[in-house]
Amino acid sequence: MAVSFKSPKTSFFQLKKSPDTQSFIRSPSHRLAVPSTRFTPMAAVSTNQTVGLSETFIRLRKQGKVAFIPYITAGDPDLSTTAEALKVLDSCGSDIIELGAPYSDPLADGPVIQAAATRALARGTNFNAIISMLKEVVPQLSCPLALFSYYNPILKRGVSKFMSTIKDVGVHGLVVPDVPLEETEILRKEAAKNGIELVLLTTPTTPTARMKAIAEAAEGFLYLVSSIGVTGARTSVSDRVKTLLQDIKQETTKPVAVGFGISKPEHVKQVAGWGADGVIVGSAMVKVLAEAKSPKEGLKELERFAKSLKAALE
Ligand SMILES: O=P(O)(O)OC[C@@H](O)[C@@H](O)c1c[nH]c2ccccc12
Repeated sequence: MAVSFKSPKTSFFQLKKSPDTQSFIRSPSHRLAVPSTRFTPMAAVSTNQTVGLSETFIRLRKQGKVAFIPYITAGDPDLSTTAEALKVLDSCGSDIIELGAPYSDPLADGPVIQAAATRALARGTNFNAIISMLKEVVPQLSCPLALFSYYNPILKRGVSKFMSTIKDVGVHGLVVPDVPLEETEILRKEAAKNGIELVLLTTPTTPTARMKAIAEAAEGFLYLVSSIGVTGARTSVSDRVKTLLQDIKQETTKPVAVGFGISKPEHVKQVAGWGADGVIVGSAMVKVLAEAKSPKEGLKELERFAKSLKAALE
């Protein structure tokens, strides 16, 4: 099947109007509406016994550990493999798992995750099917799950309905890359109602004052995008991340997890050494599943890879 991808050079963060992911879509209509941070204890509302994202970071901080956060795309190669992959990642010591809902226009994603989303959608993966799968699997996981979704599918469903649906299956957190900070108000309100922690993103080009506002509003953790561009493995992690982490840490005590381009145990170790509270690995994980000869092989490779990354944080 011929699938046309956006050029890998297309930069999500160069396309945007303002210098952070939260300011991508439209110009803000209510600039000053940044409600104070709210932390809802997740255990109280979750359908399983697992604690939420912020509590996970509290536990890890006490242990002097850095969170390992793998990302995979739901439905690639199929949803039953995703279900198995979630269990494998959990048993390999993932501290949080980020599960991406496939979307037809994943503008912040590079070729690997775009291709995964295309395959997942071609197989008929949709929100309801993901929810049914999660209903079964989440109770079997010991780590919390953060769902990743672009904003459009959330809006289409209705923010309130979306949040209550994901809450009901035990999802703990939500990452939405394409909503400007000023427009997260409704998302945060509904997330808080349902005990979902809304993770917000900051990038290397986000001005300090704005980064501070994003950090204040972020729940669970603050997602530091390591470099400008789209998701995808890179040969090295920019050492700019070290300074960015220092700057962010001056403004917030919230946990900061770094993602984008992290694909090797060496990267994971390096970013942890720079003071990150968590390390997110996406495209490299997705690639392991995508390149395997069979789903079964893919799961075995995924286990091997996840263990090697986790070991780099021990
Ligand atoms: O794929 P990478 O480069 O390892 O980056 C993490 C990432 O996959 C995950 O967090 C993610 C997937 N799609 C995104 C879009 C925007 C921000 C973050 C993401």
